[in-house]
Amino acid sequence: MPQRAEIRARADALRARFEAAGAVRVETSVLQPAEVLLDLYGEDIRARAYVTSDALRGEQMLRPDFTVPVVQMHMEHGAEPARYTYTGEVFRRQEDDAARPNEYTQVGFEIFARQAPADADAEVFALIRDALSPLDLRAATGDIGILKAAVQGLETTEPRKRALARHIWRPRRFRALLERYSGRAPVPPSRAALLADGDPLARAAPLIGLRSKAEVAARIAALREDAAATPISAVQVDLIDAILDVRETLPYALERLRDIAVDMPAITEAVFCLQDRIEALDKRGVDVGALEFEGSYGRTQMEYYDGFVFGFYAGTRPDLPPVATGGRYDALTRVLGQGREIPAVGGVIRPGLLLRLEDLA
Ligand SMILES: N[C@@H](Cc1c[nH]c[nH+]1)C(=O)O
Repeated sequence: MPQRAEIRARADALRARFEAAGAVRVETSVLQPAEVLLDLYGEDIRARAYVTSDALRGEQMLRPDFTVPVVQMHMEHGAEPARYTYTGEVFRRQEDDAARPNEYTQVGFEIFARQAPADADAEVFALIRDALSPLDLRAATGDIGILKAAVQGLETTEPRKRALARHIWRPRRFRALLERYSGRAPVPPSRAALLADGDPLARAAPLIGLRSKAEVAARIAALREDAAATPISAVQVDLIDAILDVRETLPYALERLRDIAVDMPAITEAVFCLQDRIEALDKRGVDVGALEFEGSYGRTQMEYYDGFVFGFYAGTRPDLPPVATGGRYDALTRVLGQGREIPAVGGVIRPGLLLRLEDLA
């Protein structure tokens, strides 16, 4: 196992590479306000963050990543366009695998720019790829923007679209909802009984929970409305599946997605973005003909991603976490921007893992 000093030295060297690409060094506090920020990461990180309380500042967490605090800092007082780099420890509780560290160093690079998003995607990817060579890592890419557009384009009610969009990051729940909304899976018996009862509140037990009677009634009304909705058609479910099943090198994936877009025009714009990104990657010397694209890639990562997503993996050690990951998070800047927003993309490298793999090589 590499020593801390060694990891720090490598982190500094990687950060210097990002500085050479025009990034400004930034620092963020280790303790971050959990109440405001934790939701932005999604359920996986929510379950894994170390949260503690402070009498004056409320709930605090050990930073689970840098992107959210860096976005917050940029939206408060950053000039445009901007590029940042940082290094330091992040903290994530491990529950299943004791071999995985709960504290590790990241070195990151983030670009905030209104112009040429495809080129910014390609620049981040190429910079990280170069920093990882000569290790022979497998790169995976995907595009959450295509999935989001596909869900948005479904012919169904807004609440159903919202529920599916929220569960893009929980593949099993997403699947179950899709089955239910398309009528392929039956309504659960308890739900059916509730809906069959003309006035379930009249016979309900005394209210002892946190919800008021009005809230419970509103929820029942929403469930009734949902039960009356027209099922999502089998054709549309098949199209979603076709997107999730894409697993090809980039040019073939693009071709496949273009075909799907003929029947699902809602993804057309997102597919054009992919095409622009492929061209930008090619211009930066990335061998796009060999680069994999997976329709469902990124669904177990940070929930703030809404476009390009990527990761680099040790092909011979699938048990190890990715050595680098990143993606585009335009909407996150809106959430933290108090009325302002700016397209943004970035990624991180784990220098500790990089050193470990170099030792093994
Ligand atoms: N912050 C992300 C990586 C990232 C940086 N920028 C964009 N994505 C992580 O820790 O996984």
